[in-house]
Amino acid sequence: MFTPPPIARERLPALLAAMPKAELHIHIEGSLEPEVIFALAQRNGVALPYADVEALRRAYAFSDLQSFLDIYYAGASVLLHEQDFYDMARAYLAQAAMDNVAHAEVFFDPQTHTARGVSMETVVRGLHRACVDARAELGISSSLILCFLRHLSEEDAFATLEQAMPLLEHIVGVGLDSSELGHPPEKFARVFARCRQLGLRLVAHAGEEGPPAFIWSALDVLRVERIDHGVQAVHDAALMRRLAQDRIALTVCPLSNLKLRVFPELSQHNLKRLLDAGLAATVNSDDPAYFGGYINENFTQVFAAVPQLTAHDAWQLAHNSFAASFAPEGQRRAWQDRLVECFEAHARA
Ligand code: HPA
Ligand SMILES: [Zn+2]
Repeated sequence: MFTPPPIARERLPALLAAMPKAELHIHIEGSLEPEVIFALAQRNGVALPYADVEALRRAYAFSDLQSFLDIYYAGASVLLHEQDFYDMARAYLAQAAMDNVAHAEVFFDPQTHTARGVSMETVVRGLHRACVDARAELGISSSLILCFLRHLSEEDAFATLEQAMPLLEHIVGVGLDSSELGHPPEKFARVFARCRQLGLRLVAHAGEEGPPAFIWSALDVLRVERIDHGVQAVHDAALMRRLAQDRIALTVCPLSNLKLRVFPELSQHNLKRLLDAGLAATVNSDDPAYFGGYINENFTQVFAAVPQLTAHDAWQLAHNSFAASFAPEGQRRAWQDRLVECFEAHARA
């Protein structure tokens, strides 16, 4: 295993920005900037319950997950045509490439669109075309993860899977998002079992606001390979041992946790504690347009707020992101080599 050379703390921000990384927790609808929401509303003749961009921005004062989701779904209502989905994903991938993201696994919430009469095909074709073009034009690799909305029924999730069947070649896996409290993972046991049979990779949000029991059932009932957020795991010592032993990645989102008041201050974030316990934590942006920053902003702000985080932690987080990605083994190895080269070049400079 590579041990990164010592790098002075003041040089960490440049290293965090420059290091190649994978982003494994980004909701593409959460990348819609307020200006883009208003431009799309105008382009598509959709009325918004906000007078202007400033009024929308002022509404971004969240008290918890649900207060955010209400605004997030309102923002997504401006997306109607394949080109809208293309433009949204292409803009995110351009930003991610600037943050030295080599690979992104992008969540999308089809039920938020199909409920408004937009077809699954419109959504997936637009997103997929953006992934293809971004690869050719920017060199960034990406894949799509379809998320089921957990506040809806399992029957609705099955209907959504049925609509996605002709498009599965463009989808690497499925996830579970939206309101966590009151909607435990086991509500979706049958649909996740079916997705597994279909060869889809499995992830789920668990332990963002919900209890450690939800992380246990995501692992043991849904049989997911990664946990999205998972920061509540620290309240269960046996769960911490399980996550460490099985190298289950946690896709942690520091600025999201701050804005949704999972932690009162970024300085109290438990990222360092997760790493020190041997968990395969990663850093991600969740909904960057709503939470105040893309992936590099998440890295730089959490490292600034938690002085115990070191260059070794930076390398570990980026290493974990590639190791936990669903990209082919040879590709993951090539990214890990680039990561090592980046650290060696920074140590020499
Ligand atoms: O952070 C989140 N949690 C749950 N659902 C979501 N949908 C978008 N972002 C989130
Ligand atoms: Zn999320």
